[in-house]
Amino acid sequence: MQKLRRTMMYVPGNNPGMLTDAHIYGADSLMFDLEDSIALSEKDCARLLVYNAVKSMDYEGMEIVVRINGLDSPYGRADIEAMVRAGVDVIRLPKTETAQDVTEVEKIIEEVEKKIEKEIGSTKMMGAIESPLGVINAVEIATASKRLMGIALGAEDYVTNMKTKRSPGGIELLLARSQILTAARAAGIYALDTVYSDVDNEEGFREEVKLIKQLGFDGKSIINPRQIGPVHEIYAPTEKEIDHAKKVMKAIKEANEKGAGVISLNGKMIDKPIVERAERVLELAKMSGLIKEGE
Ligand SMILES: CC(C)(COP(=O)(O)OP(=O)(O)OC[C@H]1O[C@@H](n2cnc3c(N)ncnc32)[C@H](O)[C@@H]1OP(=O)(O)O)[C@@H](O)C(=O)NCCC(=O)NCCSC(=O)C[C@@](O)(CC(=O)O)C(=O)O
Ligand SMILES: [Mg+2]
Repeated sequence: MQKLRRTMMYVPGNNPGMLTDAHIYGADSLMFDLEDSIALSEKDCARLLVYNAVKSMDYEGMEIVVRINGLDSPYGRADIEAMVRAGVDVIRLPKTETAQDVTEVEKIIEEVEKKIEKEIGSTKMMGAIESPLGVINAVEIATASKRLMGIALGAEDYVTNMKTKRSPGGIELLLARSQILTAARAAGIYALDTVYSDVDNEEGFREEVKLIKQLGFDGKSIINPRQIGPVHEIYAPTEKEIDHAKKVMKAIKEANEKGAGVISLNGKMIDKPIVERAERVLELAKMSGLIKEGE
């Protein structure tokens, strides 16, 4: 498994207080926002602030994502130029609807990488899908560029576009979540779920995290440090899952030594996909610091 991306925390780009200590909360990635959390009058200030924060702050190796304004806005191109120069890890494109949206941004990223002699391809991309057209085009978006490390659902805009609203169980998001997840898996990239806006409702948040984990998402865009703990806790394999995974690995190793590829463990069939799931549980447990290497 590559990097953990259970939590990608939005930080408004025009808030110096939040920018300076965002990394202390322990999210897997920080996402500085230049788009919808920034008023029009603050767009240039946010860009300059984030540029300087990324250039000068020590975020202790934490992955830095920046959500730029779209190229259909007067700010998009300047955002890309500044963020590539600043050296961000990932540029997140909002409201992505087509493969062309991705390739147009990629072209500008590449121009700037060439101009500053930065390794071509070193700036990764992410596409947030927030509309019906984007959901329908999820596969073409997910496969539009080698730079894409993931795609994400932006449900606040999506439900507005669908003329509905968010509900506790999220039935209105089932198609979008399934499409985005399936497209990301088909493309071999990360799938991140949408933000949960009711910051004080921890119980509702936990229910949503359990649902999206069960669906198969790698993690969630979040908007507040209080949301980090519940996600990391729910995504951490339980002792029982770790113990079972270890038993599966031991049993299949013994079976393979006897030339068998499928066995039963406590009456349940164990073969390749189940072994792969056990390996992923142990990998996640290791990356979450729950077990040591080789345990
Ligand atoms: C919601 C609230 C105002 C609550 O503030 P509160 O002050 O009540 O929070 P408290 O918990 O009391 O703060 C305790 C301490 O944490 C600090 N602290 C709080 N939040 C922090 C943070 N994010 N980063 C670092 N630090 C933080 C705070 O400064 C304080 O520090 P200190 O004073 O030193 O103790 C605040 O969280 C916040 O602004 N969140 C970000 C909102 C945002 O970015 N929205 C845009 C992205 S979504 C979107 O656009 C929709 C989307 O596009 C999504 C998609 O596409 O993905 C779609 O369509 O769905
Ligand atoms: Mg949005």
